[in-house]
Parts: sequence; C-alpha cells; structure tokens
Amino acid sequence: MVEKRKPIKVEEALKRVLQYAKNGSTEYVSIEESYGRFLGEDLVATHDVPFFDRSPYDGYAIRSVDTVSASRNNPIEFKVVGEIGAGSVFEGVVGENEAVRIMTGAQIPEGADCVIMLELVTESGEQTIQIKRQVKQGENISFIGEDTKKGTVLASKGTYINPGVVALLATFGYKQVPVSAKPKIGIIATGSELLEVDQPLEPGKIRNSNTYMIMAQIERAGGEPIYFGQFKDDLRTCYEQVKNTLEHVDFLITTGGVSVGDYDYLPAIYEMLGAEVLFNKIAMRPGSVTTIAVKDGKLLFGLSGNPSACYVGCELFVKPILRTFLHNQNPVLKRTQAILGQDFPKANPFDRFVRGYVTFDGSQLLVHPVGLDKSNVVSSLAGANVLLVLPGGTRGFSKGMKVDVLLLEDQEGAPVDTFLAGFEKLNRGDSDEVI
Ligand SMILES: Nc1nc2c(c(=O)[nH]1)N[C@H]1C(S)=C(S)[C@@H](COP(=O)(O)OP(=O)(O)OC[C@H]3O[C@@H](n4cnc5c(N)ncnc54)[C@H](O)[C@@H]3O)O[C@H]1N2
Ligand code: MOO
Repeated sequence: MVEKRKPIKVEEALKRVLQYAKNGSTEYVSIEESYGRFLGEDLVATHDVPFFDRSPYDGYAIRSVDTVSASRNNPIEFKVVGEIGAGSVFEGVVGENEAVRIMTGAQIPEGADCVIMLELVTESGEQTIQIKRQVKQGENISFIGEDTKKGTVLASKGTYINPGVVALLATFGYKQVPVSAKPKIGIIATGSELLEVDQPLEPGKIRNSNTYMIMAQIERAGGEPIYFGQFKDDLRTCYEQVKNTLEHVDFLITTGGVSVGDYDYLPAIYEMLGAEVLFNKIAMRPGSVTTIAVKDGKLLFGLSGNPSACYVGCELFVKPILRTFLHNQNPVLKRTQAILGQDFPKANPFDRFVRGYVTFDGSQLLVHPVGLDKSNVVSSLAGANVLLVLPGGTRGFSKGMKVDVLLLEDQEGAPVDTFLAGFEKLNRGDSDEVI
C-alpha cells in the first residue's frame, strides 16, 4: 500500500524551510569581480560627495553680487583672471568683476559663489567677457555633500551589486570589495532513464536537462552550483552519493525519485541518513512532490524530476535559502499584478504556478501563459519571464482578471519600437528652453 501524503500550503512549506536559513560568511574580491555579487558589509559613505564645491558646467566662476544689475541692456564686463580644468585648482581669490574660466568638474575658486555657462556670456576682448543677466548666489554649483553625505548607508549588507553599486564602491575607494561568500550547492540527478548531455538518444531514455537548468538557476541567484553527477535508480549508490556529497556542500539538491514510484528512493535515503523530512507534499502545481529534509542543519532539497516542477521548486524554495545565505534581505521572487490576457479555464484544487510571459500593453501589464501547463513540459520554461500565481479552488480564470505574478529575474530587454513608442505617447509640457 502506497503511503498517502498530506499536502501542506506553499506558505507553510516556505516557513518551515526558512527556519533553517542561515547567513554565510564574507570574503573579498577585486572591484572588477564584484558585479553580480552581494555586499558582505554595509556600504557607508566615508566622505562627502562631492568632496569639494564643483562646477557642473563649462563656464565662468564669478561673484553673484557683481551681476545684480546685469541685463540685456546693461551688460557687465568681467576680467578673466584664470582658467581651470577638472582636476586643477585656482590658487587665487576671485575679486570684484573678475571671472575664472572653469570646466565641468573643477573646484569652485575661492571668492566665487556661482557659475555662468559658456553659452551665456559674450567674449568682448582677449581677457574680458560680458554678462547680460543676473546670476544667483549658488547658481550652477554642485555643493559639498549634495550627492551624498559622509556616514550615509548607501547600500546595506546583502545588497545585489549592480553597476550603480560598483560605481559607489569605486567612489569610496574599494579596490577590494567585501562580498557574501557564495553557498556551495551540490546537485545530484537520479534516474535510470537519464543520458548525459552528449549521448545519443535511445528508446526509453532522455537527456538530463534538470542539472544544467538548476545550475543556471543557482548562478542566476548568486550561488555556486557543483554538479556531482547523475546516478541510476539504485538505492545503495544514490544513498552513498547523497551522504558523501552532503559533507562537501552547504545545501544539496537532488532531482527525481521523490514521488511514490517503485524507484523513487529519496524518501528511503532520507530515512537511512536520519534526516528530518520537513514535508513531502505541497498543495501546488507543478512541484507538489517537492520534498525538503534536514540533516545536521543542512538542507536537502528533493526536487521533482519533472522539469517544470523542478524549476518551480528551485525558484520557490532553493532561491530564498540561497539568497539568505548571501545576507540578502529580499530573498524571494518579487510579486506584482498583471491582467490575464486569455482565459485559463482549468481549475485545480492546488495553487498553480503557471509559466507566463508579461508584457506592457501601453497602460498595464498583461500576462499570457506560455506553452503547455504540465509539469513534465520543458519547452515552456525558456519563454517564461514570470510565474502566474493562480490560487487553488474550483474555478477557472477568465481573460481580464487581475492575477499575481512572480517575476523571474531575466536579463531581457524590450524591442526598440515599443521603447520608442513609450516616449512618443508621453504627455510632455511645452518648453522652448534650450538648456
Ligand atoms: N502514483 C503517483 N504517481 C505520481 C505522483 C503521485 O503523487 N502519485 N506524482 C506525480 C507528480 S505530481 C510528479 S511531479 C512526478 C514526480 O516524480 P519524481 O520527482 O519522483 O521524479 P521521477 O519519477 O524520477 O521523474 C519524473 C519525470 O521527470 C523526468 N526526469 C527525471 N529526471 C530528469 C532530469 N534530470 N532531466 C529531465 N527530466 C528528468 C523523468 O524521466 C520522468 O518523466 O511524479 C508523478 N507521479
Ligand atoms: O509535482 Mo507534480 O509537478 O505537481 O506535477
């Protein structure tokens, strides 16, 4: 008699797993290698930025008081007493009706309290200019600390290092960057039907796609996948592999063998290991058989062999643990809402995570399911940029309904024409101001 498993809700499953989430350590990498990693310490501004008052334009640094009466009919003449480019400092003090020609990024000279752009002055002689408008005190100056003040926490520990964070790291002189150490995640595939990726097909056999998919998911999430091989459905061999591998990794993922079939050995392996099974059935589709166990504080993720179920199990349960290891404060998939672009009549008692594709139709997010909604389907994964969350129950879902979607972190962009069209429909105010 096959055991009857009791499904638990997805949120309950996640809570149980998260009890075993832990933070990893911190290590250092060069700034060139830091992109895509996660900060291992808070990034705090160690000085003001800018560090000195500077000019945001090419122009002339002057005293605002000297321009009070300047107008088109009353041009005021200034003597150009110096010239500074970015990186140089004017040694003197700007006096009455004096101007220093200054380039973008250069330090505002002492005495000056504003800058007028090059385009707005008239060169009236070899070393003289005329100004025909009033310039206000502080106009066109980037002041000390206006970008960021010393002591500000700019990004907290566990933040994903995007190119903007890299810019901050460089600004504050991090040649070596503290980053969260990547968790080592072992992967073992089980199944006598599995062929290596370079083997020719044979009757009854399939190529092992899960391993490579999971490795990519782990890398995308910021972890270090380590593939330990694929093994036939043999209890002793699989047990030895799982046991040995567990010693060398932070977490272990297996695929296949978690259901109730004759060759589904993972439940027996957990028992032999003395691991505590947190659950072995979740009220979700795909991935209802996702089983998670703990051995000496280490999590064993028993993902389904079915590719889509395996994918969803990895996104929903492995990723949050992985991201917590990296000290990340946002370890789960981001949720937003979109309008269902077509009917989805199939009801299911379990919550369903349907592979979907979200687009912006000009006013709202639209989501369409991608391909066949079956857990053994592999073809629909490539085109999915979200998982639609369709709550379990007795009803189907109709076109036009608002549904939750979980964003998968794809790096895809948008077609040029939709990008440009987005600007064309902007309702912009009229302005003939050139600068
Ligand atoms: N009597 C029952 N049968 C099944 C149940 C059930 O509750 N009662 N659950 C079904 C559900 S739901 C799923 S999902 C699958 C899960 O099975 P397993 O996780 O134990 O996985 P396998 O049986 O080993 O394989 C399932 C399927 O996936 C293919 N597979 C396996 N490994 C890979 C791989 N590395 N790459 C690509 N594809 C792989 C395998 O050939 C099978 O077709 O069980 C249902 N059955
Ligand atoms: O675990 Mo299965 O994927 O629910 O079909």
